[in-house]
Amino acid sequence: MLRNISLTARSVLYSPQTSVRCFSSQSEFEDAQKKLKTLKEEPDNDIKLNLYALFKQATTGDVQGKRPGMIDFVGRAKFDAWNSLKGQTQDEAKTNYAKLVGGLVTEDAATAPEPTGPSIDGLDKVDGLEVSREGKIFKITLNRPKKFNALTLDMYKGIQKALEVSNNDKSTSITVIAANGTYFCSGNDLTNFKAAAGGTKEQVAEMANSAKVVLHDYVDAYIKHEKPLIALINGPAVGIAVTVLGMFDYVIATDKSSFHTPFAPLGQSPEGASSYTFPLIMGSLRASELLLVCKKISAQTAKDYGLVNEVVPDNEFQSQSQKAIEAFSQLPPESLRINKKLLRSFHKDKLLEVNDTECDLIAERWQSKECHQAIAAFIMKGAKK
Ligand SMILES: CCCCCC/C=C/C(=O)SCCNC(=O)CCNC(=O)[C@H](O)C(C)(C)COP(=O)(O)OP(=O)(O)OC[C@H]1O[C@@H](n2cnc3c(N)ncnc32)[C@H](O)[C@@H]1OP(=O)(O)O
Repeated sequence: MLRNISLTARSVLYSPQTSVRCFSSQSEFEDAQKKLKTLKEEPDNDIKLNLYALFKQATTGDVQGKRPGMIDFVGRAKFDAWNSLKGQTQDEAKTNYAKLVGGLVTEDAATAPEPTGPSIDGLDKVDGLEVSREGKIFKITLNRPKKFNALTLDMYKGIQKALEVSNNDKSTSITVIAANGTYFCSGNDLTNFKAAAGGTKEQVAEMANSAKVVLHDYVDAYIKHEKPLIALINGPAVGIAVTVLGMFDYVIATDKSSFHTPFAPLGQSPEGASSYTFPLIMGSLRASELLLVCKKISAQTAKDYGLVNEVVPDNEFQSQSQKAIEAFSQLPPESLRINKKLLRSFHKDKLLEVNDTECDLIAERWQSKECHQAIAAFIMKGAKK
């Protein structure tokens, strides 16, 4: 709330006989009404009351009629504020209104919170990612459309860093993850492990252990994220792009999207804390449908299972999802953080423990024959094109 507006502007509020410089006019009064709508923060109540009184004095002149009764607190306060300007001409009131709004606009610009925390510039250098601030929205966009936004090791690290930067960024109130192209994300880039395929046992173990650290820290960043985390699913989502959704606070999906976690065919195991969040969200049988027998589900089924909040027709997805995130970003930031912390606090320690367990297991799976055969088959498929 704007409380400490400039002394000049405040002086206007309490002295109806304020001497008026002849700079006010109807157009300045109208211009001030437009500027008032641009304030990033709402003025506090006593300023709003004075704006009301000046507006009425400017447009109607001295207050008429009876003072409202005791129980009509608001009506009485408005009457008294207007009455306090009795004797001020309409022109003077227009000038004082414009002066007050001018003070608010100056104050608003000066108090716009600066982004805090590390700059996002370095993050912009990560191939496959775009990181931006759009008003109060901290946006992470997967931008590797030719490879269906499959996640490289750098992208994992870049998203983790972006989540951490957003946590410390006071100029934004929500974090959004979106994607360019026809896919939301095809999951782990299976060529991440290409180097290890056919390597010695030690080389494979070394690859598995370094990948485990990347995965662990990536998922940790979601568990520890303090702002509302929103996913805009513009197309099919595979693997880890699906499993981490259990840690999002709102998910909007186009009706062209699908959700697939092919862990068994890949000789791998569930991650993203999904072995805990999915049974919690959708029940054990539905969780098994996705994570055990690896059924691909539609956007509507994902919504029925509690993984998606809204399914939107594809041709309306961009506009509707943008409208939704802009609305969310205008909610009071402190309340958003406090209420998200409450909602997630009861599971946080468990999620951290689950992430440890899942990462230990998947690191073993990456060294299994089943996994190597699956990855080799995928790479061979690409080679035959
Ligand atoms: C640090 C490690 C952390 C690991 C975390 C654990 C995460 C686990 C997972 O995410 S498991 C899931 C992994 N993802 C997949 O198994 C999907 C693999 N992709 C496919 O099966 C298919 O591409 C498809 C079904 C998604 C789409 O098939 P199709 O429509 O036939 O398209 P293409 O296969 O031709 O793909 C187009 C283009 O994109 C490349 N690509 C797609 N997905 C991936 C991928 N996951 N990894 C690498 N590359 C991918 C594909 O090779 C094609 O590229 P090209 O045109 O050949 O250059």
